[in-house]
Amino acid sequence: MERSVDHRTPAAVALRGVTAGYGPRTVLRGIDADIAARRVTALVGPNGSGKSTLLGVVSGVHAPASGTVERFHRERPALVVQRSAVPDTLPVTVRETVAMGRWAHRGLWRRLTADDRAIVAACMARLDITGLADRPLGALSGGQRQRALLAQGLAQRSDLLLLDEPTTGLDAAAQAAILGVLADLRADGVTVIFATHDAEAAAWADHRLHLRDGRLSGGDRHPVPAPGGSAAG
Ligand SMILES: Nc1ncnc2c1ncn2[C@@H]1O[C@H](COP(=O)(O)OP(=O)(O)OP(=O)(O)O)[C@@H](O)[C@H]1O
Repeated sequence: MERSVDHRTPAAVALRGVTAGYGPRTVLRGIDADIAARRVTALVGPNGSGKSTLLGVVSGVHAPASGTVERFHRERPALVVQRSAVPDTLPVTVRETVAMGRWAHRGLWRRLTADDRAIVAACMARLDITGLADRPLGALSGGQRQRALLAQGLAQRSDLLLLDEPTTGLDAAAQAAILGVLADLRADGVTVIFATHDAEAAAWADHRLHLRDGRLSGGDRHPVPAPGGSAAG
C-alpha cells in the first residue's frame, strides 16, 4: 500500500508477517519489523540468512508470498546491489552507470536534462569518482565500483536508500568515506537500510535487525527514534 509521508510516524516501512522466497522455496518467514524513518538500519546475519531477499522485499522488487509491506516514504526506493552482481563486461562508463540512476525519472534512453547531468556530476563528486567518469565500469577496482554503484543510488534522489553490502571488501578509509556519505544522507532526511557482514559498520548504524535462517532473531524490530538524534541500537 502506498501512502504519502506522515512525519508523525517514526516508520518509513512497516513489515507485518512477511513471508517470501523463490518458487517453492521459502526464505523469509514471519518478518515483523518497523524501519525507522530518517535513520540508518543495518541488516546483519550469516550468508544465506535472507538479507538480500529482505532488501528486495522492502524495495518492492520482490513480492512477498504473504504478509504486508506498508510504506510511509514518498519516493520510489533506490536499491544498490552488491558490486559482484554487476558483470565485468558491462560496456558502460562510470558516468553512464551513475546516469542510470536518473532513468526512473526520465525513462530508458530518454535524453537527460541539464538538471539530471548536474545531479550525476554532484553524485560522482560526493563519492570522489569524478576523475573516473570516462573509465569503463568493468575496469575499476572493487572499491571504485562500489562507489560508482552508490553514486547511482544517490542519483535516484530517493528518500529510501537500500544498500547490499556497501562497505564489504573496502579498506578502512573507503569504509569511513561511505559511512560519512550515509551520515550526510541521514541528515538530509533519507532513510537508509544496508545489509552487512561488517561488525563495525553494523555497530555504527542507528538500529540493527538480525536475521537467522530467514527469521528475525534480534535487534531493534520496533524502534522509536529519539527526537533530533540517533536512537541507540
Ligand atoms: N534467485 C534465487 N533463486 C533461488 N534461491 C535464491 C535466490 N536468491 C537467493 N536464494 C536463496 O535464498 C536464501 C537467502 O539468500 P540471500 O541472498 O537473501 O541471503 P543473504 O543473507 O543476503 O546472503 P549473503 O550474506 O551470502 O549475501 C539462500 O539460501 C539463497 O540460496
